Amino acid sequence: MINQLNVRMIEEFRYLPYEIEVTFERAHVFPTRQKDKGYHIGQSINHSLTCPEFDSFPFVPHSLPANLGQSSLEQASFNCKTTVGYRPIRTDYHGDMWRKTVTRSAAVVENLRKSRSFSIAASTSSIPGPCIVHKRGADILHDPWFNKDTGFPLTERDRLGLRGLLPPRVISFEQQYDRFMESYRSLEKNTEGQPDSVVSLAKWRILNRLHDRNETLYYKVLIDNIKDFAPVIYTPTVGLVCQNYSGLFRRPRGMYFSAKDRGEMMSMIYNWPAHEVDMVVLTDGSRILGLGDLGVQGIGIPIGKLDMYVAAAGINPQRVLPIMLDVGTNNQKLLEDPLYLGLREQRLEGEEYISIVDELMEALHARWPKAVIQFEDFQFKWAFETLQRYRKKFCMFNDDIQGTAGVALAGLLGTVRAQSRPLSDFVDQKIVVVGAGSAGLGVLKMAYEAVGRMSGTTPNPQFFLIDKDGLITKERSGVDPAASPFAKSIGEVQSIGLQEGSDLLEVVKKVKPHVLVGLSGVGGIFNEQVLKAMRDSDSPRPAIFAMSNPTNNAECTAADAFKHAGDNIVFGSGSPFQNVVLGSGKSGHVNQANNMYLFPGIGLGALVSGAHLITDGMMHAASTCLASYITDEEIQQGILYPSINSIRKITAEVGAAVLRAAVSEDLAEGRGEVGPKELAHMSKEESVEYVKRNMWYPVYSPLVHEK
Ligand SMILES: NC(=O)C1=CN([C@@H]2O[C@H](COP(=O)(O)OP(=O)(O)OC[C@H]3O[C@@H](n4cnc5c(N)ncnc54)[C@H](O)[C@@H]3O)[C@@H](O)[C@H]2O)C=CC1
Ligand SMILES: CC(=O)C(=O)O
Ligand SMILES: [Mg+2]
Repeated sequence: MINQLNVRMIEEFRYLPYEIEVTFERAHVFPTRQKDKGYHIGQSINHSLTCPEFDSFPFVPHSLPANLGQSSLEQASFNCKTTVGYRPIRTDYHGDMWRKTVTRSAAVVENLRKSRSFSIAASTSSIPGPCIVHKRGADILHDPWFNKDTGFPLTERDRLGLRGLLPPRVISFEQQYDRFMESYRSLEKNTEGQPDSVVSLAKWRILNRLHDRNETLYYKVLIDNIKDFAPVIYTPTVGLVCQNYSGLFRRPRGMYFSAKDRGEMMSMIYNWPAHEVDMVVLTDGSRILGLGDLGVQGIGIPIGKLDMYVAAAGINPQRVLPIMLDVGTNNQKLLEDPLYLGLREQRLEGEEYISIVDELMEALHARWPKAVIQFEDFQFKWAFETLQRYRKKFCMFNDDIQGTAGVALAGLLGTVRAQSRPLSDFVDQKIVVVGAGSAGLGVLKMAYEAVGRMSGTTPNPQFFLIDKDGLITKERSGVDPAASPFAKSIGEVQSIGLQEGSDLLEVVKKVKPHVLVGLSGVGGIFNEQVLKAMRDSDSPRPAIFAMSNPTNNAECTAADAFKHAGDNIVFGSGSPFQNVVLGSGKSGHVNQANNMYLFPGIGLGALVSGAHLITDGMMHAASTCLASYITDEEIQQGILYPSINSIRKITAEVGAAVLRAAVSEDLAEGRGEVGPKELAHMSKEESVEYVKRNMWYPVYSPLVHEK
């Protein structure tokens, strides 16, 4: 389906007039939901931004089909043309600004409104609108949301009081981009041969400095170089950054709530400068990757996750909010560190802890009731409890439990295909999960549900769960309620020569699993013996997922997995590894089995659907969408997930799948001018287009000052 808005400025003069033609090609036409609200063309009308420096002008649509808007959903092509004459005394109002102005024209809307009862959704995603800024002069240069550095056009410098505050030459966005990439490449060259941690931190610093100075340029370089930069702003380097956060700290980012703020959060939340927030990532720093309790230093994780939201899901960076809830730390080293920036006291527990999380959630909901809240890196005992407590009340999810599960399930289904077996054979797969924490249990729960759906009976799959005390059976006392559904009966394990607490090697030898999944946080636990035992797997294509992060905590390296378990394995890891050159000269493909393939789409889908809850059905839709993304040919090469280079495309598909699931569960309340009816009428392709239209892309918008 073509759903396009073409705006062409026919002639541009320094003064008057302008002739502008707008062509809607097979635009989608919906009956208007709220008749008194007028009509919109594309998303842009949605924003109630007004540009004080423009007057509205007559804009007459012609060639409108006579019967437009009569049925529920139609396509139409028509043109609008006008000659505009007014005072364009600034010459920097070039194409993009005009286009946006045209689409926002009140007169267009008014003309359409008079003629018929409909609204028109047209693709306007590539059209940057003017951005209202409430500050002037040096304040703008110091605000990374608006700063363009040397990229401010001269007339904008005039309007915003920037003249004289910048060197006179105007540098284009492209030149700024090239300049940054050149510095980055020289840094790579200059740090060659230095220890990995030094190089990684140097890379992080240069990116972080840009992030702090000019967000538009930062996200442009991030999006265009996501494969190279994701390992710097996300795992593994983000782990190193969190470990060294107190020393690296220069400027705050996000919000910090602490146990000292009890009773104040409802007012504190209004200290955040943005009026709108779409995505919140919240941590209490208690289990940062596989690095344990890092207290306030864990703020790096919400920042990194939200960078991925901007890069992959096109969430507007002015509408994201990383939050650290500092309730103390049990990390003795940090407590004794005089430079530690968090509360130097033991973690709150029990009722005291939960009441403070309650208070923060209420405050967030009060100010931004439509925001999606992602819980990240909470220790096991609070991860499940907070998920249960809030998921029926707020639009939230736990990424470690649910996001990871979706990605892992997509990978597990891929491994069935890699064995050239039908997906329904998933019910017979033998899977050993090492790590019975938030992530491991989340994966098992989703895998059980998938088996249940496939077999149509109460599932009793061949899944085995191991924690630090070995194989978990029903004989074990004090098993956490979240783990007990996955504890094997003692009879069942004895029948294959195992017992309560059997160790990993023994389990692998006796079970001969099709898949070995590591979510233990223990680096190297898949040692040579364990990997060699996987050679006797019952699968022709054994799969090994060393999903723990960061790299040092991975259960094994990619090279070791291929070396010891064999060239025919399928391999995935939470943090990136290079593909492995095999003895045959072929390449052993390394999949990045990381929840980054899903959480951006889950958040985006929930947001644009206007759902007020995130259900298991929406999670399942996300996972299924990811699983179906890969072709049989790719699967045969051991590829289970798409390249990170196409993460924006994947996220749009995942977001749309989540949206459609929300619609089918009657949860989609719509967003802005696009209501539940419009959402319900969308085809699969239209839902993907709609999600894409809602994605932000980094371009310099013309800045318009408003007091
Ligand atoms: N790749 C991805 O997308 C994701 C990876 N993870 C990673 O998974 C790891 C675990 O995360 P959570 O489940 O949240 O942690 P958790 O602390 O809730 O659970 C860790 C589990 O590992 C078990 N364990 C510890 N030592 C063990 C040993 N020697 N042998 C067997 N089991 C052992 C513990 O008993 C516990 O059940 C972390 O490293 C994290 O980075 C988590 C979420 C997503
Ligand atoms: C990837 C992630 O969420 C974790 O390792 O915790
Ligand atoms: Mg996590």
